[in-house]
Amino acid sequence: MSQPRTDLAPGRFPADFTWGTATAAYQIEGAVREDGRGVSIWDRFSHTPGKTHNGDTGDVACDHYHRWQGDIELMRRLHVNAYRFSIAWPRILPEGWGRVNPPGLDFYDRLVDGLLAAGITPWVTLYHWDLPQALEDRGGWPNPDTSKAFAEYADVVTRRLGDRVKHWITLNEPWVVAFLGYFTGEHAPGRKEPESYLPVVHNLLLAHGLAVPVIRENSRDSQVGITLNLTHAYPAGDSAEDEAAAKRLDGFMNRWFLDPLFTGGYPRDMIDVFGSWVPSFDESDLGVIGAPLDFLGVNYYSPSFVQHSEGNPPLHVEQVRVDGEYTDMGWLVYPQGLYDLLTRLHRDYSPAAIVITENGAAYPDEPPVEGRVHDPKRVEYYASHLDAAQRAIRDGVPLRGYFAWSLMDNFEWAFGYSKRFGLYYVDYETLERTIKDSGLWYSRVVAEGQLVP
Ligand SMILES: CO[C@H](O)c1c[n+]2c([nH]1)[C@H](O)[C@@H](O)[C@H](O)[C@H]2CO
Repeated sequence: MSQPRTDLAPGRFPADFTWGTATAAYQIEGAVREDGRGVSIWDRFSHTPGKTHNGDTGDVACDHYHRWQGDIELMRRLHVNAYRFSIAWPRILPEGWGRVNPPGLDFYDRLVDGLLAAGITPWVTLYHWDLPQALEDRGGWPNPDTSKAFAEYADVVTRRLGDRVKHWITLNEPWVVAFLGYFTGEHAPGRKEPESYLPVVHNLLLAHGLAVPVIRENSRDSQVGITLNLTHAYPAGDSAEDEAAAKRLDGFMNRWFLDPLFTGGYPRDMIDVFGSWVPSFDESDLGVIGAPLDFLGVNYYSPSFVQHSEGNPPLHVEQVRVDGEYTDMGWLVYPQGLYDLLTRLHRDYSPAAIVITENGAAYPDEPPVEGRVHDPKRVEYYASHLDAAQRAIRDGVPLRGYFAWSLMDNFEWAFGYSKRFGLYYVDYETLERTIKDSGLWYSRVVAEGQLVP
């Protein structure tokens, strides 16, 4: 059990803390038809009229595929000791399984070696939403064969990189993949099939569980985890009804994933709420899904304030917009939600370690003037959330690292290039990167290992 770190002065982080930035393949790489890369569901979705802001696509994005060496220099300027990035499954297995594409593996091999040479530890996310279209054409995540295909993909990647990459994240945010991709259709593949939501969640968690032993076999002595988007659900009022609504939202967003990963099964109360939507599956799946993990990756941006609703079956929950500051995504700035989430995870699930794999904010940054981009709100967002994270460490939470989202402005999925999260500003005409004030501030925090003014 992790002990309180009362030895840490306010604002100071452990000397061995992991400091990083995070990105994802489809959001930054571009080069979508280069070196044998196959088509992903996000290529198909973003090229479908009406699906993304302004019809934006990841065809070029930040052209990281060609600019990766310069981007490593951007990381060095931030003094980070880690970098979280994802591997594009379609670069490795263009049809999703079977035929391996050597140039795809070669790209990530060069990137990993470049990071290590720069003293930056690579943290690899195997799946950050860019499913090969060929697998979607065979049913996609509702098809349990996709879970097996993911394990094969994990095998190919970890055989090649497992000697040098020792930090692996199987999936990024299965809730987003399932709910936005197959329930609301806001994300690729854009399917609106509520009945597919829970089967997709199960197949994603099964894919994760099948991959864990494969990773451990091919990448000895590595740390393996999963990244979940988690929120902290607060009742908007003090009624018992609102308390119950918050518990149902917590079950929907958090416990439906945390319980099978850490306690051996889906939460009973939510099985009753979801009723006939709960898919049938082999009980043996739960043993696979519950494979022990070295860390839990947490993506936190904002909490949820909810109240009971007579509508919105089967959850009967509605979000309440409370007074406060909001980011350009319309997300409430509420750092206490990060503290409350971290201490709750430690109390209720006791993961061996927790890593904040994403935290950051979008604001409508102005283009650089005399080489500067002033983004005071983003500095304040990071400062207040890092303070909450440091308080959680002092109170005993085994928080081992923090990855700022994101290294640079990039393709923000259905929002296209209209939302900027980066520590570096990207001019999408010239692709020039310019460090923002938040990047300068973050580099000082990382260099000193403590919050700075
Ligand atoms: C509620 O926010 C989610 O946890 C979330 C936010 N974000 C994410 N997940 C994704 O992992 C990133 O690819 C996004 O670029 C990033 C910013 O939107």
